[in-house]
Amino acid sequence: MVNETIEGVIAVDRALEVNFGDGKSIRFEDCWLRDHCRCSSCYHSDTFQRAHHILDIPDATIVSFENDKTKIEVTWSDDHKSEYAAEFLSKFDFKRWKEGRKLKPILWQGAIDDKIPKVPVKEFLTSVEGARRVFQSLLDYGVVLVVGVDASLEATEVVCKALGGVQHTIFGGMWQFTTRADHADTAYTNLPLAVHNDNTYFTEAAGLQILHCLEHKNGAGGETILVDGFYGAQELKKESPEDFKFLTTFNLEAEYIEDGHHHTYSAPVIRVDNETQELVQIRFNVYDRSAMAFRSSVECRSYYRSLRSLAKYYQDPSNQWRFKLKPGTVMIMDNFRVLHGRTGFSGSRVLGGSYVARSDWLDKARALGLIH
Ligand SMILES: C[N+](C)(C)CCCC[C@H](N)C(=O)O
Ligand SMILES: O=C(O)CCC(=O)C(=O)O
Ligand SMILES: [Fe+2]
Repeated sequence: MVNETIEGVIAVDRALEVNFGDGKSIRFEDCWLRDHCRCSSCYHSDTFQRAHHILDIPDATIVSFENDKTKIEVTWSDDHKSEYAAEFLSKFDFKRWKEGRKLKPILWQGAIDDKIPKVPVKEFLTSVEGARRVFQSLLDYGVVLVVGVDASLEATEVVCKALGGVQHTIFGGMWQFTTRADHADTAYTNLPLAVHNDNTYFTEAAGLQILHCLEHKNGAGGETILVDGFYGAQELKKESPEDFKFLTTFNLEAEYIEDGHHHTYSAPVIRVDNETQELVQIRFNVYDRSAMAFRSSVECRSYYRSLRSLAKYYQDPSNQWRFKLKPGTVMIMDNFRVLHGRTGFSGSRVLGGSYVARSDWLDKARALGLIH
């Protein structure tokens, strides 16, 4: 249990060093303290916004302070007075603050149907516990199934909205697709698609992709294939650090071209947080790669070697989870992490779904208290 009471405060240089009941000690610089004054002229507590421009924060010094177990009162050289609650200050222990902001994905390999919840749609839409189950699984595994949904685009839309709202793209908001070539893309055929992330050519790739098989008649095939992109990246880092390094630093260009449209975006295939080294985004799509020029033969050869190394993990059947999507089950996956594909198929297969922006689904997860 975190003990947030203040046991003692000492002035050190221009800072206050605060000792808390649980033994931790945090040092607060005077510029930070003045910036974080929560009085009504420094902070709009109704909108949670600062009331001062950073250039208007007075460069005042601490003249005196008083404290009890619950707060510190500071008097400044310009006569301003500030009060800091112990509970507020205790949040800024750097290690705990940083750690609390980390997403903690559980990496997986192969079939994980025993781990992924199948949340009844009513539970998801009407209860906090149902919503928590859905978002927790997205945070943990990057996949979740919502079941008992009517096999219609309208019913699917209700689910997409509850996940954070529909992200509009050139493919539309809610889309429905089959083998009719409504867009210049292989998804709109019956050809097999090896596992990939969508939207590698957008500056804002979709956060979630939602797929609902509305029907599959008079045919076979069309199995869904999922693989954990983070697992492959982690293995690559262990087994071929050079390839991992290349894919985290080289800007690979991807493109989407159809009549009246030309999207292109250049970024690393594996994005890591440069401070914490956490995996942030996988941007892997072998089909949507642009034709590129290289600065040297070494770079060109590294490109092929490292992409193939990573592709081997993703194509390895023992890393993949395969299943047949059925009407009624809405599959939701994290497009920043999980790769999806399908086997070729025959017959009439109709899929409905949408994208959801990452910012929007993380907002829902945060509002449910699942992340910082
Ligand atoms: C999902 N939906 C059928 C609308 C579009 C598919 C986009 C496919 C594109 N090659 C990509 O990977 O981004
Ligand atoms: O047909 C499928 O199951 C998925 C196709 C695909 O990759 C997509 O729509 O993004
Ligand atoms: Fe796709």
